Amino acid sequence: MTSIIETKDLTIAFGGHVAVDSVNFTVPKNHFKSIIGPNGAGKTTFFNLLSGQLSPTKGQVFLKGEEITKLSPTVRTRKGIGRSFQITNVFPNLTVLENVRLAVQSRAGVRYQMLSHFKKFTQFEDKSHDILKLVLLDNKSDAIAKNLAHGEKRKLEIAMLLALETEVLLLDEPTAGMSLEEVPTILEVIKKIKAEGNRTIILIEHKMDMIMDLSDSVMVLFNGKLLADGTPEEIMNNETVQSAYLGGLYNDDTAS
Ligand SMILES: Nc1ncnc2c1ncn2[C@@H]1O[C@H](COP(=O)(O)OP(=O)(O)OP(=O)(O)O)[C@@H](O)[C@H]1O
Repeated sequence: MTSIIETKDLTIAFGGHVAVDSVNFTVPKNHFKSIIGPNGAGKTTFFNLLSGQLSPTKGQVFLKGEEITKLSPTVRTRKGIGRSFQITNVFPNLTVLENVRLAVQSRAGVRYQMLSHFKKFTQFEDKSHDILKLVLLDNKSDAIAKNLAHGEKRKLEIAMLLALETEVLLLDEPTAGMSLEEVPTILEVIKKIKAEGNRTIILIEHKMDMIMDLSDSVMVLFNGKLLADGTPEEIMNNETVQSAYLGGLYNDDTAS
């Protein structure tokens, strides 16, 4: 199986603290991998190393066999690694549709000519509507972004990430801070993206039931180290994971 994303001996230390410790990780194309681990295990730091927000102390990152360890986040996005960020990338006073359309335009490299290219503009709008349908936000296309409910904002973030058309999607706890009622709809959105079958998805998530159902494989980080990597069933039945981690996970979940 050819990998789309791979790390070798990936390590980062902050002062004396090794937050990600010699992680070897391989994800095949169009695979759905979840990353779990207790608070402080190094999950977000690992994502920052994949997306280029941080440079490793040691080790390498590869995308489709090409080493990308030293490339900037922007270049990595262009090459195919998309990372969702919390609402910071959204223009709060523009509508949902306008925000997604700007992301679509930015991907197409056309920022300033929209009025003189009416046909292109409608293509961008059509594409934006398709994306908004996929994330179940089409009914809010005319809403001002800042007025959205928390769960809707997370959907808008995902929409803007999809607009970048990257092969790899890094989703960092998309259900964080959501009310219990909002979680199933985000879950449905992620299932729909997975069902399209043309993306590799790597998801950090605390909600065990959610990831077990969705994931092709699950990787467990513990104190920065890769503790286990396997199918959801293997991870559930792994005694080391159970004793070292699972109890703590449920505590995390109820705490957040
Ligand atoms: N920029 C930084 N400088 C110093 N220490 C950092 C930095 N970023 C992360 N850390 C430390 O690295 C460790 C791993 O943090 P990280 O946020 O990656 O964990 P996590 O598994 O994502 O946790 P959570 O589930 O709480 O989000 C923590 O001890 C954290 O304090």
